[in-house]
Amino acid sequence: MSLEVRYAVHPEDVKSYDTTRIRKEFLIEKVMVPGEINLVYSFYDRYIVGGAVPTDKPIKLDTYEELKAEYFLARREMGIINVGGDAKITADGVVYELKYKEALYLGQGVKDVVFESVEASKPAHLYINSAPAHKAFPSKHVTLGDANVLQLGSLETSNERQINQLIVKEVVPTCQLQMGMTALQPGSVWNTMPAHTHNRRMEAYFYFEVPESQAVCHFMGQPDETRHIWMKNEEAVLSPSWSIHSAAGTSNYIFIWGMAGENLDYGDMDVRQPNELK
Ligand SMILES: O=C[C@H](O)[C@@H](O)CC(=O)C(=O)O
Ligand SMILES: [Zn+2]
Repeated sequence: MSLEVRYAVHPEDVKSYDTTRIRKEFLIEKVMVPGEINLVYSFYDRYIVGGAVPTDKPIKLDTYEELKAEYFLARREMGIINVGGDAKITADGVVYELKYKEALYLGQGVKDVVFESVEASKPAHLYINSAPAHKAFPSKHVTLGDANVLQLGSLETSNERQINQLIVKEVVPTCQLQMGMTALQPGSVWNTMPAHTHNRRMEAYFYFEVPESQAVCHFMGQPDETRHIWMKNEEAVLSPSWSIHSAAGTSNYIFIWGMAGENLDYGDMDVRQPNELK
């Protein structure tokens, strides 16, 4: 069980980071640990990223000293996407049953949150994102059927993928949180290519359904000064607002994106074509 605080860094400094340092600042390896809830509190937009894996007993979402709040969602909103076995999430007495790839938005002010797996032998893997919030919007269970769907890319450019916008303003009103899930078609390996930045929002990516012996090479950095981080299944990575966030896998895979900041405009992106990157 942990909440790890990560500082925000200057892009000029990142130019001199070696592999170990770049992984220490941006990669989040400890997300899904059986029986635990593990979170990273990032100073990029005070975004929290993590995971909960309830097994034979429920896990309560406690507050943390770092939040200086009576309960976790006192001044925050939360998005949860299940990438494991069936889950039961109880929020102030309301029970939400989350199947694989289903999402739950919890609004600011929800006091008691408890995570449970329906079957201990098939534990839920609950991917969690949370951002500061100052208004209570209603909590909502969101399925892929509710999603706003975009089909992007093509097999010829190895980036054919389906974007499922789950927690976006057209589906559920939020203060600043936006989340969704993008699935690569077989044979396609590139996500978010052409790449983009959005100085108005930070973002976090969580890769899953990456086959055991395969990996995802995630690209970050300013468009003229990129770096890479090799990632395994069920790992997350922070993307500062000045950074691209794009990856090529050694197979196809799925990932969850989540972001917060200045606006709720998904299309607010400064795009860089592949031949414009350095
Ligand atoms: O700001 C938006 C996010 O980076 C992702 O939604 C992009 C993405 O899923 C993709 O193009 O594959
Ligand atoms: Zn983005």
